[in-house]
Amino acid sequence: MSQRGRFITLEGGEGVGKSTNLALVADWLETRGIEVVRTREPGGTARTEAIRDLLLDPDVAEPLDDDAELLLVFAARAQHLASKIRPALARGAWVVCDRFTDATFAYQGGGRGIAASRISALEAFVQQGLQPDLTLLLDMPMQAAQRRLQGRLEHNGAQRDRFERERGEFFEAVRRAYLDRAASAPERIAVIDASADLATVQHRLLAHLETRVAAWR
Ligand SMILES: Nc1ncnc2c1ncn2[C@@H]1O[C@H](COP(=O)(O)OP(=O)(O)OP(=O)(O)O)[C@@H](O)[C@H]1O
Ligand SMILES: Cc1cn([C@H]2C[C@H](O)[C@@H](COP(=O)(O)O)O2)c(=O)[nH]c1=O
Repeated sequence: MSQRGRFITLEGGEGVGKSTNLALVADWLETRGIEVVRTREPGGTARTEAIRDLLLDPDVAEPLDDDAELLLVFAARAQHLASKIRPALARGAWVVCDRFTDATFAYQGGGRGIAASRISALEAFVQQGLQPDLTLLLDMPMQAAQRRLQGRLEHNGAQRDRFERERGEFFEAVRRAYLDRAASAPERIAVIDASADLATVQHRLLAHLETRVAAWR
């Protein structure tokens, strides 16, 4: 095992099952004696959760400028890396994160139409070469994912956040951008068909994880 911990991210559109499967991945690693830090973006620390609230709040009348949104995402990421992710990796813990920079390429790039070159410039500035070791991209048709999301919102009695209120074309563009990104980095990003029942999805996901972890040991 290398001295530095491993960095695993879960990605995908709204409602595909990232949070549900993050618990599975983290539990699976912990049963193998690995220290796991569970986190999410935007968020993960006290300060970055405050930025998350700013990004997700649907009730502020003033529209959020697309560039301001992009910069807030990366401001949160810089803080998250400095105060949580890098220290965890340095002490040998494994970090399992619900969304990271692939989400920026998908939402701000695909969804909002910001040029990938501008996102890449911020990625290089903020991450200084740090990339996830493995990204599990949960992929499924947008409308079926929306039904899952709606079911969860009704179950929790929750309101849609600022992103969840976007139109269908936005989410289709997010999905395409994720799949394009996966095609450009197949050694890092594993695409998991998330449209099946939970047991089947979890079986697929653990199969990928097991293969990758075995290769790292
Ligand atoms: N394979 C599955 N089959 C059916 N329902 C599922 C499956 N995976 C997750 N769910 C359910 O779908 C809903 C959304 O799952 P979850 O909250 O994990 O998605 P998410 O990708 O984290 O969503 P968000 O993008 O909003 O954070 C939850 O109610 C969850 O129980
Ligand atoms: C990291 C990141 C996230 N977003 C968006 C995507 C989601 O709509 C929300 C986060 O909420 P969720 O509970 O994870 O669904 O933030 C984004 O637009 N850009 C990013 O880089």
